[in-house]
Amino acid sequence: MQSPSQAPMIEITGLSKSYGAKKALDAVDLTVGRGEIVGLIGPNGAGKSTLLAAVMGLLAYSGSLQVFGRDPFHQRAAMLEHMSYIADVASLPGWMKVRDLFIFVDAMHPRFDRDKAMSLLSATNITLNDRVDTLSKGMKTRLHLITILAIDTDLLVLDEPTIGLDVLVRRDFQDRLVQDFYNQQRSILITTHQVDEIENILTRVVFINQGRITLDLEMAELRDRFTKLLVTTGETPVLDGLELVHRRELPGRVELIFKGGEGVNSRLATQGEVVTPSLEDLFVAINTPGSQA
Ligand SMILES: Nc1ncnc2c1ncn2[C@@H]1O[C@H](COP(=O)(O)OP(=O)(O)OP(=O)(O)O)[C@@H](O)[C@H]1O
Repeated sequence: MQSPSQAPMIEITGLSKSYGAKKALDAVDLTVGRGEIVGLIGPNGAGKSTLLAAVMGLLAYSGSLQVFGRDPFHQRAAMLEHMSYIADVASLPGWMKVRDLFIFVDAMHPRFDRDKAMSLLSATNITLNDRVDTLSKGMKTRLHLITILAIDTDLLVLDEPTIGLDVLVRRDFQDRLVQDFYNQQRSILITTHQVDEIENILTRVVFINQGRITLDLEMAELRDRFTKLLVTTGETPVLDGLELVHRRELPGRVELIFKGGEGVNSRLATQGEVVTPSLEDLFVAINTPGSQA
């Protein structure tokens, strides 16, 4: 039997959720272990928020779902001691002063460390007397992140956390997540449409579309599973026996994505420029109707 520290933080089997005739989640299997930063990526309406809401115990579902070995729908309070959830980092109550915010979170969360929050705040130009609605979006993001980082949780669930923020603030948010929150004992489950930006901090990516998981991949495996070939328009590479997943015509060049890593890579090396596809390449390839992935 697994000890609690080895047990997966999230263990989902056959999870389904329907809204009337609409299947928002369709037999989803997903496990998130300790030390993972998992990106849940999918097009609009794919089921990402529904999945996170189920994980947070906010909706009833069919199938099996355990978070820290508990059923989140019926044991939400106990589960919340171990995790934090953020839907939008710029959504703090505007009328509160920073001081009141810390008092509020302290009262709400048993594992909020006010001294840690104060120490993190002192590294910014935000003061306890500032009202949240007088802060810029970037400062609000920073403040939100400080309140999260000061909560001693094991799992952070982020649903489109940096939507509407500029690239500098988004990058700062991601870097701080990795530097200040993440370690081998903690995990992050994050959804975002900014696939290219999140790529570098993920340890694993899970694609979801129409309520189903379409790809579940360790980031370290990406180069072994897919290869991208760039050729000049008009050239006709020899592709016999290769599994083409997606073809994209661009001005002056064609991009081709194939299944397979090292072997495919060496076969294609003479045909054009060979690279590992980005997550965004893969996302488009897999979610384009008619693709072979
Ligand atoms: N409360 C609801 N009532 C009815 N249908 C819903 C409800 N919530 C979600 N849905 C439907 O379930 C499907 C999945 O929605 P969900 O919000 O989980 O997608 P998403 O991947 O988070 O999308 P987005 O990237 O656009 O936020 C969609 O078809 C959506 O219309």
